[in-house]
Amino acid sequence: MAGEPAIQVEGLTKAYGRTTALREVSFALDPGEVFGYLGPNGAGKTTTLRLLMGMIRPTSGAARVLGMDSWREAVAVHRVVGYVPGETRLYDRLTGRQHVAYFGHLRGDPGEKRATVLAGRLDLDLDRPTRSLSKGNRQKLAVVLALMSEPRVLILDEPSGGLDPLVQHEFHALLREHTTTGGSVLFSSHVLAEVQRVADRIGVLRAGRLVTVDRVDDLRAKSLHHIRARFAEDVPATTFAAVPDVRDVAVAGRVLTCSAPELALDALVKEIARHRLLDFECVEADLEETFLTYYGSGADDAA
Ligand SMILES: Nc1ncnc2c1ncn2[C@@H]1O[C@H](COP(=O)(O)OP(=O)(O)OP(=O)(O)O)[C@@H](O)[C@H]1O
Repeated sequence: MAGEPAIQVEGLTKAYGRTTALREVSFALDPGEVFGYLGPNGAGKTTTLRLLMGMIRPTSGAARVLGMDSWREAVAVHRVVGYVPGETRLYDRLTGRQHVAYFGHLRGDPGEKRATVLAGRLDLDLDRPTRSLSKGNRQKLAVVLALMSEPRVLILDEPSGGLDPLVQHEFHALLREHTTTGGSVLFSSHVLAEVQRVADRIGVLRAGRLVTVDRVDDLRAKSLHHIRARFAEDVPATTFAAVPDVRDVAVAGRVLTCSAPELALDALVKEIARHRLLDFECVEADLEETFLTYYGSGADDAA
């Protein structure tokens, strides 16, 4: 079992009639890793997760969980995976606790004690009928049902949409606890800010293709900074524009504005320090902007 990827996707391709939702996607998750699967609507995230759950059959390529083929060994895969689908399917007339009992029974593992602890941490009342729950509370119940049997792998489709920030924080803490005991998490999102908080690596999907896989730390090194410097003297824009990786250089009056990734800051600040400075500001852009700068919005991609 040692060294076996928790999840492995190889050349995974899925066509729905004439629409190719996923093309030749490959990546692997190590045990203990949180992998954020990021992409705009329609990029193919849900398709990938459903292939991993063996709910649909790949056109070509393979999806594996703990070495088991998701399509051919779907039943065994379901035993080791906690899955939160994009659309939560619950029984309106049952309470949360009845869902817990039902799913516990199906899995042959009551899990009620753990479910009660999870619900407490997420601030979910398990005794209310599901039909009276808000979208966020239904989502919490889906999370409780996925985590209560302590599965080794979690596959989560946009799991925290609808959760308020405090609950999101607790939810991320639960994911972290899951990985410290060797569990793995694959979760999809179209919101980078959320993924960066909890993921070790991020894979970006665009129009069915995996365009990049990056460690969150490496992405931070590329993170854009917006700089504004006011000088006591005239300065030539060209000297700043010549610093490698510095972009959007403009000098208006005696004020320089430009953007630079973290790794270019040292050279840029040394160039700025050659002139008499009155005021200086350096603000880190959010990763969303960094992402769009390096990978584009993908809106113009042909499928
Ligand atoms: N059952 C289906 N039949 C035909 N086309 C489908 C089907 N399911 C998905 N698609 C198409 O496949 C593409 C990928 O869809 P998918 O739901 O995997 O994307 P997504 O990244 O999860 O998007 P979202 O964030 O909106 O859920 C889309 O163009 C979608 O219209």
